[in-house]
Parts: sequence; structure tokens; C-alpha cells
Amino acid sequence: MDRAGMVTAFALAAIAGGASALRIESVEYVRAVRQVTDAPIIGIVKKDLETSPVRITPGVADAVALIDAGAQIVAFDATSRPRLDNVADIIAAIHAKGALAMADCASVEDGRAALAAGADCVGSTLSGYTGGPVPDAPDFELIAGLRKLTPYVIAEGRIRTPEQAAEALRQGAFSIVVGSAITRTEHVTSWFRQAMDAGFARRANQAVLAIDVGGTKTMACLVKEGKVIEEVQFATDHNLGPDGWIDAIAAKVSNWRGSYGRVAAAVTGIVVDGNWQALNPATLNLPQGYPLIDRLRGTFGVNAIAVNDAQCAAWGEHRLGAGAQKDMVFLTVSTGIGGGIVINGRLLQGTAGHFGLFQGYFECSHRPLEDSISGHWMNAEACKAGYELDAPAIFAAARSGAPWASHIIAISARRLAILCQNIQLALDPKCIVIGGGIGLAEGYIDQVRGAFTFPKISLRPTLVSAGLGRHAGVIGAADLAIAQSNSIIGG
Ligand SMILES: CC(=O)N[C@H](C=O)[C@@H](O)[C@H](O)[C@H](O)COP(=O)(O)O
Repeated sequence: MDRAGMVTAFALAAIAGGASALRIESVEYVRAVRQVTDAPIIGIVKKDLETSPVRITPGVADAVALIDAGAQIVAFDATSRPRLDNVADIIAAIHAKGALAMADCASVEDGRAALAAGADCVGSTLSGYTGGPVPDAPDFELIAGLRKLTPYVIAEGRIRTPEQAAEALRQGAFSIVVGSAITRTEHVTSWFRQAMDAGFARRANQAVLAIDVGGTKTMACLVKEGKVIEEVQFATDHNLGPDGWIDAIAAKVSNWRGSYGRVAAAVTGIVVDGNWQALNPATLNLPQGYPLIDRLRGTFGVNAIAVNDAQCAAWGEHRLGAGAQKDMVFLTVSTGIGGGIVINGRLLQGTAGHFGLFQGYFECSHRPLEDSISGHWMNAEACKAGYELDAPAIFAAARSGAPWASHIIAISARRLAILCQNIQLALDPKCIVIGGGIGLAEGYIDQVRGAFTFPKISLRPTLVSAGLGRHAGVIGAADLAIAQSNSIIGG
């Protein structure tokens, strides 16, 4: 911005907008602006001196040069600080050249002394700039104080809004100089940025109603600042269908109304364009394309998001859990296998991460991996061995030395190791976070690590245990809801 072309462009724009005069810094820019407009110019130079804190037009020679370049008014620092040339000499030099002298003041006392020395007008320009922290607001008190000395008070300094300009007039200002709010685009942008950051922080402090609808259970939580502060859990009644599931949640959390600003749903299956679809109808059967987000908004009266539950958990682990802030893949190994991918700080949605549906070739047939690794498969294998046991019981049997149980777990771990290695080759994540009842069962991750087949250590995945437990999905969903609302520009 600090170029003659830019300064003249700003000057012409200000005149076009109704400004009746211009305050221009430097002899070069006064000369440049004078060539494009007849409007009155208040000229200043700014100098950083080693011997004095006075910066604005500190010397007689500066004032003279400004007038020669085309300024009709010269503004100068009129504070009572150690200085190069004294105020009376500067004013006399300005008057000798037929121009007017504007005294930039920090106090009523400065104004009184400058007027006594012959200044034609006084400005509140230097209030807040002679020591201590710079305030945010204009110094209306100084404007009113100066007005008691002279009608020719120019309000200047931190006037950023039309309302502040009007207030300065009410306090008795004769005219007003607006600087940064017109010419310092970078400052103006930062004011908006700060206001938005404060708004985002307020939103982030508001709780989110996060719900997790799974094939077995439904969980509803109030999540605030990444923590679950209220929780209810109940069995998912498959006969009710999605309208019924939402109504059941609404009934359970009716006394939380007013304490959340958004709803975030972590659901089995996928959500495309707001519509919920089952990936595996055996887990939870849904009508084709159920309008989940609309229904959530309608029921809870706030904005809503809905994302696959394993992807929500991936996001939760990425933001606040075991994979904090890393490129990572999350795998939940339980009844089935779910997953999510976070790369470059972004959660991949849609079907990305549904590693359970990857095809494997085991026992001479192509099958989804989850049918060859996870809880269903373990249970079926145990039955084949003559034991009708679920996964936790199979792990217990292995711990007490049953070879058939150890064998099933070892095969599952070997297959998962292959899946993890393939994920590593495809995505090169910093870590793969493993969750789920089987994934977190004692010793399982170590067995998966032990089954890696890549000779090169650098190609082997880094496996870590999930850190947020059963709340990963709701915490991730709540955080996604906040992240989404913060990225809607002007929304
Ligand atoms: C203290 C000092 O050096 N003030 C300078 C005086 O010319 C300028 O940097 C200010 O931009 C001008 O006073 C207008 O004020 P604001 O940019 O706040 O509207």
C-alpha cells in the first residue's frame, strides 16, 4: 500500500465518497496527491529520531517542504515531550508560508499551549500514543476538553465507525480525520478477524447434543469443549425405524433443551447430502435415503450434522485422542470393522474408511474383510470348534490357555495386519489408531504388530490404541459440528 499510486487512488476514492479534505503523509505523497486533486491537504511527515520521541512533522524544514509540495495545512506533534524544533517556531514557519497550523495533541494542556503559540486548530491525534497501552476507542473526553478551548477541534485517532464519527461531532468536533478504517486494509481485516475469532470462541463454548445411533445401542450426550458432561444410553429398538429412534432420543433428553446450540449425529451407515443410508442393513435397516439432517433440525430446532460413526470416532481421536493432530487412520474392530481417514487435517467422508468392506481372499473365497476378522467371524469359528462363545469369551478362553481360542485370535490378528499394511501403503498415515472391543482386547494389538510381514521397518504401520473409548464418536461428532459451523463464511 505504501506507494504513491496507491495513496493517490485512496485519496481520489475518499473524495468520491464525500471527504472534503485529505491528510497525507510525506512530502512525496503530498506532491503526488496534489497533482490529482484540488482538495485541501493536511500534510505531515513521520520521522523516527534518535534524540526525540516526536515523530509527526518534528522540524521547521519538514513543515516548509510539505507546504512547497502542496499542503494548505500542516499538522505537527504538539506534545510537551523533548523535541527538535519548538512548537512556536514550527507554527511561525507555517504561517510565514501562508498555510494553517494543526496541533496534534495528547492532552488538553497540549492544546492550550499550542493555541497560545498561535495554532489554528487542534487535533486529538496523539491521545494514547505517548506511553502505556494504546486504547481501542477514540478519546471523546479529550475532544470535549479541547472544544472548551476552541471551536476548531479536529477529532482524530481510532475513529473506526460512522457511529464514532457522529459521537465525535456530538462532543464538539469541527471535523474528523479517519485513517486506518479507510486506508489500512490490513488493520480493518484484522478487526473483522478478531471479532470472528471471539464469535467462534463463543460458539465453541456452547454445548453440542451429540447422538450415536448404533445397531445395538443409542447414546445421547451433551459435549462441551471436547468433554461429555451429560449422557443417556438405551437399547436401539429396531422395530421403531428412524423417526422412532429420533423421537426416543428427544424424549430422553427433553430436559436438556436450551443447553445446546447444535445437534451432531454419529450413525452407522453413511450420510450423503443429508440422507442416511445403510451400508450393512443387518446392522440397522433404514428406508432408502432417510432425510436425517432435516429430521434432526426439525425435532431439535437447531442446526444439525450427521456423519458415519467410525468416521466421527476417527475425527475425535484425531482432535483429542490417540492420533492427536496427525495424519491417521482409525480402525474399530468389534462385531464388524469400521474406520475413518484424517489426512491434512481433513476427515474423508462418504465411503472412505469402510475398510471392513475391503475384499479379502481367505478360505478360497472373496469376502468382506470384516467377515473374516471381526466378532461375527470369531463367533462362527468358535462354533465350528464346538464352543458357542462371543468374542470377549473367546479372549477369556485364550487367556486361560485354550489353544483353539488362541488360534482364532491369531488368524484374526494376522488378517488385520495385512489390512493395516495395505492401508499404510495406500495412505502412509503417521499412525493407525485401533479401537473397538476386539481391537482393544488385551494383547491383540501386539499380535497384529507381530504379524507384520513387510521386511522394511519404514513400511510397517505404527499402531496405537484408541484413547477416547466409547465416547470417541460423540466427541468427534460434536467437534465436527463446531468446525463446520465455524467454516460457514457469513453464515
Ligand atoms: C499516532 C500516529 O502516529 N497517528 C498518525 C497520524 O497521522 C496516523 O498513523 C494515524 O493513522 C492517524 O492519526 C489516524 O488515526 P487512525 O488510523 O487511528 O484513524
